[in-house]
Amino acid sequence: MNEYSFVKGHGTENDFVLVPDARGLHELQPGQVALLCDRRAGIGADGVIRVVRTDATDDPAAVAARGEATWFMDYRNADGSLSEMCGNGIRVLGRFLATHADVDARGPLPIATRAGTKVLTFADGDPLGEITVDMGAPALLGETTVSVGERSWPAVHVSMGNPHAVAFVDSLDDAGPLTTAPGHDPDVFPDGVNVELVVRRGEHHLAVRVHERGSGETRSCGTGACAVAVAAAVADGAERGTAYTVDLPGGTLRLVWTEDDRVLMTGPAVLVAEGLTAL
Ligand SMILES: N[C@@H](CCC[C@H](N)C(=O)O)C(=O)O
Repeated sequence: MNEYSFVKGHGTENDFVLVPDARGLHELQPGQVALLCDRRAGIGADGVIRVVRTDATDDPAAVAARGEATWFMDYRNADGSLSEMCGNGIRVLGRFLATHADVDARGPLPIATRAGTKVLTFADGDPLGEITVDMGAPALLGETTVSVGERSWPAVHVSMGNPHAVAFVDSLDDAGPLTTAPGHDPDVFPDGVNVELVVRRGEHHLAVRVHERGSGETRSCGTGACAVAVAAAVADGAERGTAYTVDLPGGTLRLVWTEDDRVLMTGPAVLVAEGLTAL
């Protein structure tokens, strides 16, 4: 058993265990991640973020980003599986770097991920301020179908570096408890998919439930909120630059799909605890 230091945080109640590992000494095994995320036997979280310098890991995404980003977000879902990207997690990681790692919040902060380098900006240059993430270009990949039990809905396949199926539904209660992964087309999503169920609350204002690949139903999903805003903007024929508000069970995110095809996501990030854990 080894002792690891950890920091616990959340973004709109999508919660994470951060494992600071600047020098790349703590490669995590899937079983260790699952234990950290276990809400009874471990610390409890929707995912784990190992915080490692790009020059201290041989992950190909980190290696490719050397020279443009100092830090790499090594993201794992609660079941130990890898994901390319986590929109809420990257804000929490940004908060950690600005408050615990001497990173200057007054300038843009590039962070390497498996879905490319994302750039964070802190409101007013305040290390405790709201964080905007340039999430890059979405990919709209066509129509598909998702189902829960006997119910099924048409959905839009959107990639934010990780896969999403966005379904507009009549009521967020229609799906009942999301205790298992919604049905989806394995040919379209061979590695699984994050599913967003969406209702409209007003003009450019949406409410969402999300079932995350590898984590189950969560209180929020940042990449999911981006996918939802993009699918809604297309359905609305909205001009680029239109601001969308997305309410999730754990809080609200603001999204803008820009003229130059980038999705900007703005929201909170909170660190709640830190300590030592044995694994
Ligand atoms: N909660 C995240 C997404 C985490 C990864 C996802 N479950 C996947 O497997 O792609 C977010 O805030 O984006």
